[in-house]
Amino acid sequence: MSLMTAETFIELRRQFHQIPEPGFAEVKTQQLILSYLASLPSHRLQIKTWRTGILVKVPGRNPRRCIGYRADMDGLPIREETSYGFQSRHEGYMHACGHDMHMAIALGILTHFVHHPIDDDLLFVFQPAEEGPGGALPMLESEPFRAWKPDLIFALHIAPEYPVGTIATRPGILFANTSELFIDLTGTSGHAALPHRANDMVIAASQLAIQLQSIVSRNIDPLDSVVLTIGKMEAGTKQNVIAGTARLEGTIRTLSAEAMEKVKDRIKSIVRGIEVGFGCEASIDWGANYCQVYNHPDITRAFMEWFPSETGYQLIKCREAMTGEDFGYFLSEIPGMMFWLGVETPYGLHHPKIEPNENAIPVAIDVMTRYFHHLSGNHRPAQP
Ligand SMILES: CC(=O)N[C@@H](CCC[C@H](N)C(=O)O)C(=O)O
Repeated sequence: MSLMTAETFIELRRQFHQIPEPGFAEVKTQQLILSYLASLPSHRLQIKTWRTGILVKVPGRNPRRCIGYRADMDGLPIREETSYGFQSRHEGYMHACGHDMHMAIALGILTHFVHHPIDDDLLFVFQPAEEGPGGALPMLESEPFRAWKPDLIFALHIAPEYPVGTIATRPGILFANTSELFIDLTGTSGHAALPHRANDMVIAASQLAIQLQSIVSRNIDPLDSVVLTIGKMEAGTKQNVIAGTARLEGTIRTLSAEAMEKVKDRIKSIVRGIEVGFGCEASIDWGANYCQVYNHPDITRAFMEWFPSETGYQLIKCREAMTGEDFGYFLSEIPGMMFWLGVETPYGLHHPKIEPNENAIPVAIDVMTRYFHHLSGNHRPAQP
Protein backbone atom coordinates (compact mmCIF):
# COMPACT_ATOMS: atom_id res chain seq x y z
CA MET A 1 0.00 0.00 0.00
CA SER A 2 1.22 3.52 -0.70
CA LEU A 3 2.88 5.50 2.10
CA MET A 4 0.17 8.16 1.99
CA THR A 5 -2.58 5.61 2.46
CA ALA A 6 -0.69 3.93 5.30
CA GLU A 7 -0.39 7.29 7.03
CA THR A 8 -4.15 7.83 6.78
CA PHE A 9 -4.83 4.69 8.81
CA ILE A 10 -2.00 5.30 11.26
CA GLU A 11 -3.52 8.74 11.87
CA LEU A 12 -6.96 7.17 12.35
CA ARG A 13 -5.45 4.72 14.85
CA ARG A 14 -4.05 7.69 16.79
CA GLN A 15 -7.47 9.30 16.85
CA PHE A 16 -9.04 6.07 18.17
CA HIS A 17 -6.24 5.82 20.72
CA GLN A 18 -7.24 9.16 22.26
CA ILE A 19 -10.87 8.19 22.91
CA PRO A 20 -10.90 4.72 24.58
CA GLU A 21 -14.37 3.89 25.89
CA PRO A 22 -15.74 0.96 27.91
CA GLY A 23 -17.87 -1.80 26.38
CA PHE A 24 -21.25 -0.61 25.03
CA ALA A 25 -20.24 3.02 25.69
CA GLU A 26 -18.16 3.40 22.48
CA VAL A 27 -20.16 6.47 21.49
CA LYS A 28 -17.32 8.70 20.25
CA THR A 29 -15.61 5.71 18.66
CA GLN A 30 -18.77 4.85 16.73
CA GLN A 31 -19.08 8.50 15.68
CA LEU A 32 -15.48 8.59 14.46
CA ILE A 33 -16.00 5.48 12.32
CA LEU A 34 -19.26 6.87 10.92
CA SER A 35 -17.61 10.20 10.03
CA TYR A 36 -14.75 8.40 8.28
CA LEU A 37 -17.27 6.27 6.34
CA ALA A 38 -19.08 9.47 5.33
CA SER A 39 -15.89 10.54 3.50
CA LEU A 40 -16.11 7.49 1.20
CA PRO A 41 -18.34 7.22 -1.92
CA SER A 42 -21.75 6.49 -0.39
CA HIS A 43 -23.02 4.39 -3.35
CA ARG A 44 -20.31 1.81 -2.56
CA LEU A 45 -21.42 1.26 1.06
CA GLN A 46 -24.42 0.12 3.06
CA ILE A 47 -24.31 0.96 6.76
CA LYS A 48 -26.31 -0.24 9.77
CA THR A 49 -25.70 0.51 13.44
CA TRP A 50 -26.40 -1.90 16.27
CA ARG A 51 -26.08 -0.39 19.77
CA THR A 52 -22.56 1.15 19.68
CA GLY A 53 -21.43 -1.23 16.92
CA ILE A 54 -21.53 -0.78 13.15
CA LEU A 55 -22.05 -3.14 10.20
CA VAL A 56 -20.77 -2.02 6.80
CA LYS A 57 -21.49 -3.92 3.63
CA VAL A 58 -19.32 -3.32 0.55
CA PRO A 59 -21.36 -4.90 -2.25
CA GLY A 60 -19.55 -7.15 -4.72
CA ARG A 61 -19.79 -7.01 -8.53
CA ASN A 62 -21.19 -10.50 -8.91
CA PRO A 63 -21.58 -11.95 -5.42
CA ARG A 64 -21.63 -15.68 -4.78
CA ARG A 65 -21.14 -15.21 -1.06
CA CYS A 66 -20.35 -12.67 1.66
CA ILE A 67 -16.95 -12.53 3.38
CA GLY A 68 -16.91 -11.01 6.88
CA TYR A 69 -14.15 -9.17 8.73
CA ARG A 70 -14.51 -8.16 12.38
CA ALA A 71 -12.78 -5.51 14.52
CA ASP A 72 -13.46 -4.87 18.21
CA MET A 73 -13.95 -1.34 19.54
CA ASP A 74 -13.67 -0.98 23.33
CA GLY A 75 -10.84 0.21 25.58
CA LEU A 76 -9.76 -0.89 29.07
CA PRO A 77 -9.91 0.76 32.53
CA ILE A 78 -6.12 1.22 32.59
CA ARG A 79 -4.28 4.51 33.27
CA GLU A 80 -2.00 5.06 30.27
CA GLU A 81 1.79 5.32 30.84
CA THR A 82 3.05 5.41 27.24
CA SER A 83 5.44 8.00 25.84
CA TYR A 84 2.89 8.93 23.15
CA GLY A 85 2.09 12.51 22.20
CA PHE A 86 -1.43 11.26 21.40
CA GLN A 87 -2.30 9.70 24.77
CA SER A 88 -5.81 8.85 25.92
CA ARG A 89 -7.95 11.90 26.66
CA HIS A 90 -10.26 9.69 28.75
CA GLU A 91 -8.77 9.65 32.25
CA GLY A 92 -8.25 6.10 33.52
CA TYR A 93 -9.03 4.46 30.16
CA MET A 94 -6.65 3.19 27.52
CA HIS A 95 -6.54 1.18 24.31
CA ALA A 96 -4.12 -1.35 25.81
CA CYS A 97 -5.31 -4.35 23.82
CA GLY A 98 -4.87 -3.00 20.29
CA HIS A 99 -8.52 -2.39 19.42
CA ASP A 100 -7.46 1.06 18.10
CA MET A 101 -5.15 -0.78 15.66
CA HIS A 102 -7.86 -3.36 14.85
CA MET A 103 -10.37 -0.64 13.86
CA ALA A 104 -7.85 1.32 11.77
CA ILE A 105 -6.86 -1.87 9.93
CA ALA A 106 -10.52 -2.75 9.26
CA LEU A 107 -11.11 0.74 7.82
CA GLY A 108 -8.00 0.36 5.65
CA ILE A 109 -9.22 -2.95 4.21
CA LEU A 110 -12.72 -1.55 3.74
CA THR A 111 -11.39 1.56 1.96
CA HIS A 112 -9.39 -0.59 -0.46
CA PHE A 113 -12.48 -2.55 -1.48
CA VAL A 114 -14.63 0.55 -1.83
CA HIS A 115 -12.19 1.61 -4.57
CA HIS A 116 -11.37 -1.89 -5.91
CA PRO A 117 -14.51 -4.05 -5.63
CA ILE A 118 -14.29 -7.82 -5.89
CA ASP A 119 -17.01 -10.20 -7.00
CA ASP A 120 -18.07 -11.20 -3.48
CA ASP A 121 -19.84 -9.01 -0.96
CA LEU A 122 -17.79 -7.96 2.05
CA LEU A 123 -19.17 -7.29 5.54
CA PHE A 124 -17.13 -5.26 8.02
CA VAL A 125 -18.21 -5.79 11.62
CA PHE A 126 -17.24 -3.15 14.21
CA GLN A 127 -18.10 -4.95 17.44
CA PRO A 128 -18.44 -3.33 20.86
CA ALA A 129 -17.53 -4.71 24.30
CA GLU A 130 -14.93 -7.40 23.57
CA GLU A 131 -13.19 -6.89 26.93
CA GLY A 132 -16.54 -7.31 28.65
CA PRO A 133 -19.39 -7.93 29.03
CA GLY A 134 -19.10 -9.38 25.50
CA GLY A 135 -20.63 -7.79 22.41
CA ALA A 136 -20.10 -10.67 19.96
CA LEU A 137 -22.89 -12.98 21.12
CA PRO A 138 -25.71 -10.38 21.24
CA MET A 139 -24.47 -8.87 17.96
CA LEU A 140 -24.44 -12.30 16.30
CA GLU A 141 -28.03 -12.83 17.48
CA SER A 142 -29.19 -9.33 16.46
CA GLU A 143 -31.60 -8.79 13.58
CA PRO A 144 -29.24 -6.47 11.61
CA PHE A 145 -26.43 -9.03 11.75
CA ARG A 146 -28.74 -11.98 10.92
CA ALA A 147 -29.97 -10.11 7.84
CA TRP A 148 -26.38 -9.68 6.58
CA LYS A 149 -24.81 -12.82 8.07
CA PRO A 150 -21.58 -13.57 6.17
CA ASP A 151 -20.61 -17.03 4.87
CA LEU A 152 -17.04 -16.74 6.14
CA ILE A 153 -15.48 -14.55 8.81
CA PHE A 154 -11.95 -13.39 9.70
CA ALA A 155 -10.29 -11.31 12.41
CA LEU A 156 -6.85 -10.58 13.81
CA HIS A 157 -5.37 -9.62 17.17
CA ILE A 158 -2.17 -7.71 17.74
CA ALA A 159 0.71 -9.73 19.26
CA PRO A 160 3.48 -7.78 21.07
CA GLU A 161 5.85 -10.77 21.03
CA TYR A 162 6.13 -11.13 17.24
CA PRO A 163 8.05 -8.81 14.89
CA VAL A 164 6.29 -6.58 12.38
CA GLY A 165 5.83 -8.51 9.14
CA THR A 166 4.99 -11.71 11.01
CA ILE A 167 1.65 -13.36 11.63
CA ALA A 168 0.89 -16.44 13.71
CA THR A 169 -2.04 -18.81 13.80
CA ARG A 170 -3.05 -22.46 13.94
CA PRO A 171 -5.95 -24.68 12.89
CA GLY A 172 -8.29 -25.60 15.79
CA ILE A 173 -8.19 -23.90 19.19
CA LEU A 174 -6.37 -20.58 19.16
CA PHE A 175 -7.76 -18.92 22.33
CA ALA A 176 -9.20 -20.35 25.56
CA ASN A 177 -12.68 -20.58 27.05
CA THR A 178 -13.06 -17.79 29.63
CA SER A 179 -15.22 -16.97 32.59
CA GLU A 180 -15.00 -13.88 34.73
CA LEU A 181 -15.14 -14.40 38.48
CA PHE A 182 -16.49 -12.04 41.17
CA ILE A 183 -16.66 -13.20 44.80
CA ASP A 184 -18.14 -11.03 47.57
CA LEU A 185 -17.51 -11.85 51.23
CA THR A 186 -19.53 -10.30 54.07
CA GLY A 187 -18.47 -10.59 57.73
CA THR A 188 -18.59 -8.14 60.65
CA SER A 189 -16.50 -4.99 60.86
CA GLY A 190 -15.20 -3.62 64.15
CA HIS A 191 -12.43 -1.84 66.04
CA ALA A 192 -8.91 -2.85 64.97
CA ALA A 193 -7.99 -3.44 68.64
CA LEU A 194 -10.92 -5.80 69.29
CA PRO A 195 -10.58 -8.62 66.71
CA HIS A 196 -12.59 -11.05 68.87
CA ARG A 197 -15.71 -8.90 68.42
CA ALA A 198 -15.45 -8.72 64.64
CA ASN A 199 -15.19 -11.12 61.72
CA ASP A 200 -12.28 -10.02 59.54
CA MET A 201 -12.82 -10.29 55.78
CA VAL A 202 -9.19 -9.31 54.97
CA ILE A 203 -8.11 -12.64 56.47
CA ALA A 204 -10.97 -14.57 54.81
CA ALA A 205 -10.21 -13.02 51.40
CA SER A 206 -6.47 -13.68 51.75
CA GLN A 207 -7.09 -17.34 52.62
CA LEU A 208 -9.53 -17.63 49.75
CA ALA A 209 -7.07 -16.16 47.21
CA ILE A 210 -4.41 -18.67 48.30
CA GLN A 211 -6.80 -21.65 48.39
CA LEU A 212 -8.07 -20.87 44.89
CA GLN A 213 -4.54 -21.32 43.59
CA SER A 214 -4.59 -24.96 44.70
CA ILE A 215 -7.28 -25.77 42.09
CA VAL A 216 -4.89 -25.65 39.13
CA SER A 217 -2.07 -27.41 40.96
CA ARG A 218 -4.15 -30.11 42.75
CA ASN A 219 -7.44 -30.66 40.91
CA ILE A 220 -6.65 -30.31 37.22
CA ASP A 221 -4.95 -32.96 35.11
CA PRO A 222 -1.42 -31.58 34.61
CA LEU A 223 -1.79 -32.26 30.89
CA ASP A 224 -4.79 -29.88 30.66
CA SER A 225 -4.24 -26.11 30.50
CA VAL A 226 -6.05 -23.94 33.04
CA VAL A 227 -5.41 -20.46 34.43
CA LEU A 228 -7.12 -18.90 37.43
CA THR A 229 -6.06 -15.30 38.04
CA ILE A 230 -7.35 -12.98 40.74
CA GLY A 231 -6.59 -9.58 39.27
CA LYS A 232 -8.22 -7.39 41.88
CA MET A 233 -8.92 -7.67 45.60
CA GLU A 234 -10.60 -5.04 47.75
CA ALA A 235 -11.48 -5.02 51.44
CA GLY A 236 -12.20 -2.67 54.28
CA THR A 237 -12.38 1.08 54.66
CA LYS A 238 -9.56 2.22 56.99
CA GLN A 239 -6.30 0.99 58.52
CA ASN A 240 -7.69 0.80 62.07
CA VAL A 241 -11.06 -0.74 61.22
CA ILE A 242 -11.49 -4.48 60.76
CA ALA A 243 -12.90 -5.09 57.30
CA GLY A 244 -16.49 -6.33 57.22
CA THR A 245 -16.51 -6.89 53.46
CA ALA A 246 -14.11 -8.04 50.75
CA ARG A 247 -14.34 -8.61 47.01
CA LEU A 248 -12.15 -10.71 44.75
CA GLU A 249 -12.27 -10.25 40.97
CA GLY A 250 -10.62 -12.59 38.51
CA THR A 251 -10.86 -14.71 35.42
CA ILE A 252 -10.72 -18.42 34.59
CA ARG A 253 -9.21 -19.75 31.34
CA THR A 254 -9.40 -23.35 30.09
CA LEU A 255 -8.81 -25.15 26.82
CA SER A 256 -11.80 -27.45 27.36
CA ALA A 257 -15.39 -26.85 28.45
CA GLU A 258 -15.10 -29.80 30.89
CA ALA A 259 -12.15 -28.22 32.70
CA MET A 260 -14.16 -24.98 33.04
CA GLU A 261 -16.99 -26.87 34.76
CA LYS A 262 -14.52 -28.62 37.07
CA VAL A 263 -12.85 -25.35 38.08
CA LYS A 264 -16.22 -23.74 38.79
CA ASP A 265 -17.30 -26.70 40.95
CA ARG A 266 -14.07 -26.49 42.95
CA ILE A 267 -14.45 -22.72 43.40
CA LYS A 268 -17.98 -23.27 44.77
CA SER A 269 -16.68 -25.85 47.28
CA ILE A 270 -13.76 -23.71 48.43
CA VAL A 271 -16.00 -20.65 48.83
CA ARG A 272 -18.44 -22.77 50.90
CA GLY A 273 -15.49 -23.81 53.07
CA ILE A 274 -14.55 -20.16 53.63
CA GLU A 275 -18.14 -19.39 54.63
CA VAL A 276 -18.14 -22.18 57.20
CA GLY A 277 -14.58 -21.57 58.41
CA PHE A 278 -14.96 -17.82 58.84
CA GLY A 279 -18.68 -17.66 59.68
CA CYS A 280 -19.24 -15.20 56.84
CA GLU A 281 -21.53 -14.99 53.82
CA ALA A 282 -20.26 -15.33 50.27
CA SER A 283 -21.71 -14.91 46.79
CA ILE A 284 -20.22 -15.84 43.42
CA ASP A 285 -20.94 -14.13 40.09
CA TRP A 286 -19.47 -15.74 36.96
CA GLY A 287 -19.75 -12.50 34.93
CA ALA A 288 -19.15 -12.77 31.20
CA ASN A 289 -18.26 -16.19 29.72
CA TYR A 290 -16.66 -16.57 26.26
CA CYS A 291 -16.37 -19.76 24.28
CA GLN A 292 -13.00 -20.75 22.81
CA VAL A 293 -11.73 -19.31 19.53
CA TYR A 294 -11.74 -22.36 17.28
CA ASN A 295 -10.19 -21.77 13.85
CA HIS A 296 -11.88 -23.75 11.10
CA PRO A 297 -9.21 -26.37 10.25
CA ASP A 298 -9.63 -26.36 6.44
CA ILE A 299 -9.95 -22.59 6.11
CA THR A 300 -6.95 -22.03 8.36
CA ARG A 301 -4.80 -24.61 6.56
CA ALA A 302 -5.71 -23.03 3.20
CA PHE A 303 -4.79 -19.56 4.54
CA MET A 304 -1.51 -20.90 5.95
CA GLU A 305 -0.62 -22.49 2.62
CA TRP A 306 -1.51 -19.37 0.64
CA PHE A 307 0.22 -16.90 2.98
CA PRO A 308 3.96 -17.60 2.49
CA SER A 309 3.68 -18.06 -1.27
CA GLU A 310 1.69 -14.87 -1.90
CA THR A 311 3.03 -12.37 0.65
CA GLY A 312 6.57 -11.42 1.55
CA TYR A 313 5.77 -11.88 5.24
CA GLN A 314 6.63 -14.54 7.78
CA LEU A 315 4.14 -17.12 9.07
CA ILE A 316 4.48 -18.86 12.42
CA LYS A 317 2.42 -21.87 13.44
CA CYS A 318 1.83 -20.90 17.06
CA ARG A 319 0.56 -22.71 20.14
CA GLU A 320 -2.82 -22.07 21.76
CA ALA A 321 -3.00 -19.00 24.02
CA MET A 322 -4.89 -18.63 27.29
CA THR A 323 -6.20 -15.23 26.23
CA GLY A 324 -9.92 -15.02 25.50
CA GLU A 325 -11.83 -13.41 22.64
CA ASP A 326 -15.56 -13.28 22.08
CA PHE A 327 -14.83 -13.59 18.34
CA GLY A 328 -15.12 -17.29 19.28
CA TYR A 329 -18.92 -16.84 19.16
CA PHE A 330 -18.78 -15.73 15.51
CA LEU A 331 -16.58 -18.76 14.72
CA SER A 332 -19.01 -21.09 16.51
CA GLU A 333 -21.62 -20.25 13.82
CA ILE A 334 -19.61 -19.06 10.83
CA PRO A 335 -16.55 -20.81 9.34
CA GLY A 336 -13.44 -18.68 9.54
CA MET A 337 -10.30 -17.96 11.47
CA MET A 338 -8.32 -15.49 13.56
CA PHE A 339 -4.60 -14.80 13.60
CA TRP A 340 -2.02 -12.89 15.63
CA LEU A 341 -0.43 -9.86 13.98
CA GLY A 342 3.14 -9.06 15.08
CA VAL A 343 3.47 -5.52 16.53
CA GLU A 344 6.83 -6.00 18.27
CA THR A 345 6.79 -4.12 21.56
CA PRO A 346 8.42 -5.01 24.91
CA TYR A 347 5.23 -4.52 26.94
CA GLY A 348 2.44 -7.07 26.77
CA LEU A 349 -1.30 -6.74 26.13
CA HIS A 350 -3.13 -4.90 28.93
CA HIS A 351 0.11 -3.16 30.04
CA PRO A 352 -0.12 0.63 30.60
CA LYS A 353 3.11 1.15 28.61
CA ILE A 354 2.26 -0.95 25.54
CA GLU A 355 3.18 0.88 22.28
CA PRO A 356 2.40 -1.41 19.32
CA ASN A 357 4.53 -0.74 16.24
CA GLU A 358 2.21 1.09 13.84
CA ASN A 359 4.06 -0.27 10.79
CA ALA A 360 1.99 -3.41 11.37
CA ILE A 361 -1.12 -1.50 10.20
CA PRO A 362 -0.17 -1.41 6.46
CA VAL A 363 1.11 -5.01 6.76
CA ALA A 364 -2.30 -6.23 7.94
CA ILE A 365 -4.18 -4.19 5.33
CA ASP A 366 -1.89 -5.60 2.64
CA VAL A 367 -2.36 -9.21 3.83
CA MET A 368 -6.14 -9.06 4.11
CA THR A 369 -6.74 -7.17 0.85
CA ARG A 370 -4.57 -9.71 -0.99
CA TYR A 371 -6.38 -12.59 0.72
CA PHE A 372 -9.89 -11.35 -0.01
CA HIS A 373 -8.96 -10.81 -3.68
CA HIS A 374 -7.62 -14.37 -3.69
CA LEU A 375 -10.76 -15.80 -2.01
CA SER A 376 -12.99 -14.05 -4.48
CA GLY A 377 -10.88 -15.28 -7.40
CA ASN A 378 -10.14 -11.70 -8.48
CA HIS A 379 -6.81 -10.20 -9.41
CA ARG A 380 -5.57 -7.55 -6.97
CA PRO A 381 -4.35 -4.31 -8.56
CA ALA A 382 -0.65 -3.62 -8.02
CA GLN A 383 -1.27 -0.28 -6.28
CA PRO A 384 -4.10 -0.47 -3.74
C1 LIG B 1 -7.22 -10.69 23.83
C2 LIG B 1 -7.62 -10.39 25.23
O1 LIG B 1 -6.81 -9.92 26.01
N1 LIG B 1 -8.89 -10.62 25.57
C3 LIG B 1 -9.39 -10.49 26.90
C4 LIG B 1 -10.82 -10.95 26.95
C5 LIG B 1 -11.47 -10.73 28.31
C6 LIG B 1 -12.56 -11.67 28.64
C7 LIG B 1 -13.22 -11.41 29.97
N2 LIG B 1 -13.46 -10.04 30.29
C8 LIG B 1 -12.40 -12.05 31.09
O2 LIG B 1 -11.61 -11.37 31.73
O3 LIG B 1 -12.57 -13.25 31.33
C9 LIG B 1 -8.53 -11.34 27.85
O4 LIG B 1 -8.40 -10.93 29.02
O5 LIG B 1 -8.02 -12.40 27.46
